[in-house]
Amino acid sequence: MPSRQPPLPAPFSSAPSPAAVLLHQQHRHHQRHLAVKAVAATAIVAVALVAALVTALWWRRRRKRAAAEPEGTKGTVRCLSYRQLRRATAGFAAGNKLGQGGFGPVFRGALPPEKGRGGRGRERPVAVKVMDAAGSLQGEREFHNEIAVASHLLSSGSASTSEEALCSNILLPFAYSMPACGGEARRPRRMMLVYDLMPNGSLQDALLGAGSRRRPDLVSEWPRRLAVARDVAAALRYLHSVVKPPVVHGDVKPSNVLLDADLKARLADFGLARVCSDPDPEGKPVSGVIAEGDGMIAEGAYANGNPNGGCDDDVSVVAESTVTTTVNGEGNGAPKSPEDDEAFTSASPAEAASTSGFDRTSVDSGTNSRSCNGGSRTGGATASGTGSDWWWPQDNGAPNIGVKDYVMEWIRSEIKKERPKSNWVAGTAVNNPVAERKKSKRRAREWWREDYVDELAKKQKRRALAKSKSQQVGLQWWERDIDDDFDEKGQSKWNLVKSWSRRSSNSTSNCHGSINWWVNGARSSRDWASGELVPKSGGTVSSTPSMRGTVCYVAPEYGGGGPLSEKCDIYSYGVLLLVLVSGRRPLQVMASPMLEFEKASLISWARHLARASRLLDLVDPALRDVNRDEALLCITIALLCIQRSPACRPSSEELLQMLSCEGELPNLPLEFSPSPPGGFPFKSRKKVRC
Ligand SMILES: Nc1ncnc2c1ncn2[C@@H]1O[C@H](COP(=O)(O)OP(=O)(O)OP(=O)(O)O)[C@@H](O)[C@H]1O
Repeated sequence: MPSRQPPLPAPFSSAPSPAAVLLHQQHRHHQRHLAVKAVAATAIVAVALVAALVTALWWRRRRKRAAAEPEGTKGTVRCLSYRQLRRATAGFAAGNKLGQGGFGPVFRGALPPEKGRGGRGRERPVAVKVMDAAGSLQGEREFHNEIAVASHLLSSGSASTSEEALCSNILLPFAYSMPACGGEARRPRRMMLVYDLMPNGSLQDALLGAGSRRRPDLVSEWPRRLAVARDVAAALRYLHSVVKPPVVHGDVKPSNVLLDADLKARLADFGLARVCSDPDPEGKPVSGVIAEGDGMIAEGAYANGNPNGGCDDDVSVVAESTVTTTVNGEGNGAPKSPEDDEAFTSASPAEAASTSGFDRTSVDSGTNSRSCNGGSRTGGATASGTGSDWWWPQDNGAPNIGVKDYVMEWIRSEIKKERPKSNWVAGTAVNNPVAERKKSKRRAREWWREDYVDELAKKQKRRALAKSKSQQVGLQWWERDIDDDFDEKGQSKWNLVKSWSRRSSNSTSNCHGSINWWVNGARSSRDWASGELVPKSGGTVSSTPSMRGTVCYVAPEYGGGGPLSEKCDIYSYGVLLLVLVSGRRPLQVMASPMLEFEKASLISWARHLARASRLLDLVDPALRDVNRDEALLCITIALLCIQRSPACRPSSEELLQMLSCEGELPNLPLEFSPSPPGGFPFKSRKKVRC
């Protein structure tokens, strides 16, 4: 059978149908359209990416530039994460601890070089201050305040090159860390401030510290100390006169002066600083009234000395409502100094007026009318007399002799009471009670008692009151002195000090614990809110600041509840200058409080020496080749600064001018003038040879 062939497929037609062509064209058109769209989208995305990249690069560069900006130029304080700082300080290693402040430890560290420099940049040595703010409201406030003030200072950097140079005497935090930084909101509330590392530590340690912390060149070389004095004055001048609005530091003291590698001093720690309000455009004084109970505050005095209308609490984070005054552990330790006790201090004209019925307003207006700063020593002398006894005749109707005898008796009884029953001050045993009694009688006739017996009489009532109170609550003798020195306003603040001291002494094995603490310089401070004793590093003495500065350095008017002004900084600077010249703490008893008591308070001792024309006795014996003129100049300036009346204190500009030996030698303030006038070593108004 023949096989059947399958039928051949029909051949394709060569001409596509019109419908197929149309379909094909539509398809191609659609594809082209899609391609165009894709290209456009890609271009847009690419442009966006490039733009984002450029923006990111620009932002990064800007941030880097801001970080690298020197202090005093425009910029802000950076925020760093906890992790960054932990890495920088090797996990806050104990070996990196630089010191201990009132609110936490300070660690040495190094921040890695800035990226973008090819890794060739060097590490930045830093000091990280860890604010242990948990539970410490004051610490937290100071933390925020310091950042706010630093930002203000950084953003108001001056345009002038020479002005910027002055700012190099200020040390501001260039970065901070808090829970919000680096998204670490769940971490405990660690707050840190980051500063450039100052290799020579604080002036307190370098001059008065122990062991390796001491800087032998600073201890023995006068020019170094003078340079430090000038540096701090330059810092104050910058804060008070260059920055607009001005800034009051509020806590000038040696532990807040840090020394760089060249021993150049930089004023640091702006936790208590305030930004001042603008000055009165017409420069008018607020009033001529002197507030009673405010120490020596004369509001009208601002016409002379303080052109600014006080400080703006709104700008500062510091809250006035929580004002407390705490003990300074800065070596001076701090219970009330004999100096601060008016029984031991010289009475300024207005003080004397206040205690003797003399009209305070008229005294102060007299002060204003004469030249306060280095003005004539004869001005006002007719009213007040000279020397230590000038105020006796003003005591209206007081039975001087009787009062004097009474007070002498009282002093003797106090001395008897204070005489230690055991060897409570290291190395001083009371061997012979009869000899001791004779000694104390002799001492009772000494100048510092003679000078102030009347003042003591005026206060005797208050003392008796304080004494009975203290017997009730078991206060130490020096705590009663604290009571005496403060008016009702101030007294409430000192209650904190007392309560601390009581708790502190309770925690020691004997009742003299707190006295030893004072004599030796405080070795611990307390976190006021947490009530914890904070051990100090290496046995060095730190300080516990309060919302009103540090005991011995704080201006009397501010410590007593008055306003903070530039003149408060000037007062503190005066104390710092005395410390620099004398190489000792403002409150320090060398051997026994009974033997060296009149020297215990540096300020009181300086005032006495001024009246006795023996200013050079103040100069630190450890200093070699002291320039006498310069030393006298410094002491005189210090005495000008610590005048009771803020208006009479020099401005920071004048300070710098005097310290740079420009212009005429300043005269001693009237209240410290020796008797008879002319006994002061400066015989003529010649220029200092620096
Ligand atoms: N930038 C720094 N460089 C080097 N050391 C520093 C620096 N900042 C602080 N220190 C050291 O840390 C110590 C403690 O400083 P901090 O400012 O916390 O406390 P203080 O000034 O002693 O006391 P307070 O401020 O509580 O009154 C200082 O005495 C100093 O030795």
